This record gives sequence, C-alpha cells and structure tokens, in this order.
Amino acid sequence: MSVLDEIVGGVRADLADRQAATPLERLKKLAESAPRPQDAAAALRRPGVQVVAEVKRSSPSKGELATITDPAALARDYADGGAALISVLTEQRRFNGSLADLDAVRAAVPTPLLRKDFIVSSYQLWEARVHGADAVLLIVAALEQEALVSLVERAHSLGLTPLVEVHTEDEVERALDAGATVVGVNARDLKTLQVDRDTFARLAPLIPSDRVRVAESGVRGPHDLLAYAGHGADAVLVGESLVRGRHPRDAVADLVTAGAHPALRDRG
Ligand SMILES: O=C(O)c1ccccc1NCC(=O)[C@H](O)[C@H](O)COP(=O)(O)O
Repeated sequence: MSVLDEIVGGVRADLADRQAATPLERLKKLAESAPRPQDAAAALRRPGVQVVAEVKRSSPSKGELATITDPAALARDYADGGAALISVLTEQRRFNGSLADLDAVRAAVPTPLLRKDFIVSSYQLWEARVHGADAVLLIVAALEQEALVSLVERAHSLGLTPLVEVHTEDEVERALDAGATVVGVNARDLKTLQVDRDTFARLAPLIPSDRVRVAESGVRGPHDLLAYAGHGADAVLVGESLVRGRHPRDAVADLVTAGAHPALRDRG
C-alpha cells in the first residue's frame, strides 16, 4: 500500500466519525452563516509570482517539522509578509493538523485560506465552507475521475476555488478534463515521497496559460521561486522551509519580493 493510500484510508475513517457526529444536513445549516468565500483564484492571478504559505506541523516524509502551538500567530506572520493565500493542513494523523487550526487562522487573518487535506467527499467541502476556507485541495492521484469531476463542480458551486494537484502528464489531462482552473504541480510524488523540482518544468507546458499554475513543494528560498517562475509558475506553495525557519514573516517577505520582480510582474 502506498503512503497516499494509507493516508486516505485514515482520512476516510476520521471522516466517518465526523459524519456520525454532525450529519450533512446540520453542516449545511451551519454553512448558511459562514462567511462568503473570497476569490482565491483571483488572488493567485495577480501580477508576479504569488506565495502560498503553509501551516504544516508534521509530514509523512519528515516527521515533526515544527511545534506550532499558535497557528494564528504563524498565519499573521505569513499575512504580514505578503502571502496571497495561506494553506492550512487539516489532516490529523500524519500532518497533525485540524479543523480547529483552520478556525484559528480564519479568525486571525483576512487572507484567503486553502483547506489542505485529502478530500474524498463533498462532506469535506461543506466542512471547508463552515470553517472559513476559500479554496480546497483536490489531489488527482487520490480520486477516481468521476469523483474528481463531481468535487470540482461542487467546490465551484459552493464558491470554493479547487486547487487541483497533479504529478504526472496523465494527471494534468485528468485535471483539465475535470475543469480545473487552478492547477498545482506537486514536485513531491505522494506515492514515494521523493521530491523532483524538475516535475514543474516538464508538466507546466501542458497546462494552458489561462489556468493558474502553482508550483508545490521543495521551495527552499527565493532561488527556487525564481526557478519555478522561469518555467511559468504563477504561484508557489511553501511549507517546510517556512515552518522550520526562525523568521517566517521575513521568509515570506523575501519570497514575495522575489516574485514581484518587474520582469515577473510584466509577464504577459
Ligand atoms: O509533505 C509530505 O511529506 C507529504 C506526504 C504525503 C502527501 C503529501 C505531503 N505533503 C503535502 C505537500 O505537498 C506539501 O505540504 C506542500 O506542497 C509544501 O511542500 P514543502 O514546502 O516541501 O513542505
């Protein structure tokens, strides 16, 4: 069994518990009083290369990354540094995240938020709405095509921006067929956990330029952002290097400054 299969198995088990505790109809009622989602795609389409900063405590590849006791404070640093979108991991077993983290971050910053999880059911989209997310991650490798199409449509109908994640040529085709407008190319293979930064250069030309192209994983600093930018990235998603560093606000600001270079801002 791959790491991804194992994670998704745990996610399904936890999901069943939450569904038993809060039936969908109740969740839908709660969504009525949730804030209207912001346009996360528009935030990523701004000129230059935008920064998506991630609240990430642990990972299957590295174990514990950082003791984040106050995700709201970290998110405020990210927002102050100029992040266009803040990604909050809500998966519990392997990433040590939670919907409570999403709540805390939502209450702390006005920046659009991405619920980063292993979404397999529309129930999780309703949860994302209730807990204040503006965008959700949909991982092509974790979904059958029919489920992917249906989740992309449902996310849009709930006002959420789906960030559709791919790692291979076939997955790019599936993402585009499913109607993805924001496509994330993950340099990390979720089955082997190996990071190969050349993945973005290989797959980006297959993604039409009217879609938002996000380069995910392996960004250690501005030089990696600039390398991804050179291959057409509109945004980069950064986790580990920000949570491990001592000055997350400055680290985000350095990335934002690199991404705002006039040569990148003036790209067509
Ligand atoms: O990070 C992992 O080990 C991982 C393992 C299995 C599934 C997903 C995983 N990570 C999710 C991500 O892709 C990253 O959190 C995100 O792209 C940021 O990457 P990084 O900057 O390298 O932390």
